Amino acid sequence: MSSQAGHELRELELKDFILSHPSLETLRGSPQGILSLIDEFERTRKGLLKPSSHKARIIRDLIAALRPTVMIEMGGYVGYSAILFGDAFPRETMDNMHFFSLEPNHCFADIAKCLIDLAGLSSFVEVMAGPTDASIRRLFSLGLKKVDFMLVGHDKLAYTPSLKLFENLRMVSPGTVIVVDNATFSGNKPYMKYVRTSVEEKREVVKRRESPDIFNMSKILATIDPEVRPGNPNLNYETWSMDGTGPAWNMGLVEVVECIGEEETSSPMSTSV
Ligand SMILES: C[S@@+](CC[C@H](N)C(=O)[O-])C[C@H]1O[C@@H](n2cnc3c(N)ncnc32)[C@H](O)[C@@H]1O
Repeated sequence: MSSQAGHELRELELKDFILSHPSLETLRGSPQGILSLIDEFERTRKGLLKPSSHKARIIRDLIAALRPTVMIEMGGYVGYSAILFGDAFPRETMDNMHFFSLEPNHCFADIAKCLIDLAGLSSFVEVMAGPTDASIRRLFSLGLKKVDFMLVGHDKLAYTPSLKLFENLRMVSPGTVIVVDNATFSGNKPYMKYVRTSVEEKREVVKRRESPDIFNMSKILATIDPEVRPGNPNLNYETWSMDGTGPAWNMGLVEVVECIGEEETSSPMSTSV
């Protein structure tokens, strides 16, 4: 067995636990029922990564208030949060709404698909397995224009590159609201700094990188190191913190980032990065 498979043992055990649970048939099709089985596994067997109940309440309240048409979750893991937050959408409106859960680990993504299906949400919540950049580009090529609500809780080092890719593709634009998990953790500082930087300053950074660029180095570098992607420096964000502390593993603040406007530029932004 590979070392990666070793890391996935508890998640595979979770799947077996649920599929062989005596109450499964009565709970099939019930998001709360499947969540209760995952909670039971966590309580009686092994710990899993999931939002604290306090943090979950904040995010469910935001979904109810914002009523997003397109929601993306970065880092879906085994689907707990996708079931929890997918269930926050009114059933009668699900036909017109889309929830995408992006997960690079195929084993986790398969488990998430299975649990989301058991919860009766698979026609609404779509799990996208594989490298995150490829999933984002696929959504773009399928015609997804704008993300209304995004949950960011994946690899902290990928927060800024992922956001910049969304910006480049114009999928993050004025009106997009992003909830950032554990915003205060050290790895997230570059992200929080980026969304708090003024348009003027971001334009300067992009200009310094791109000019003079007779060898088109900025484009080449951006494909090698996504951190140097230009993003869309013309976007203005407003950020505020919500108290997300709780008893679970992921203590820390829930930071809400809202894209509040785009300043005009004389040269159009590229969508090729
Ligand atoms: C803390 S867990 C997410 C927990 C989940 N949102 C929940 O509450 O049920 C982080 C997940 O992000 C995934 N991940 C790691 N790097 C990623 C990336 N670059 N893009 C998207 N997901 C990533 C990991 O495989 C893991 O499943």
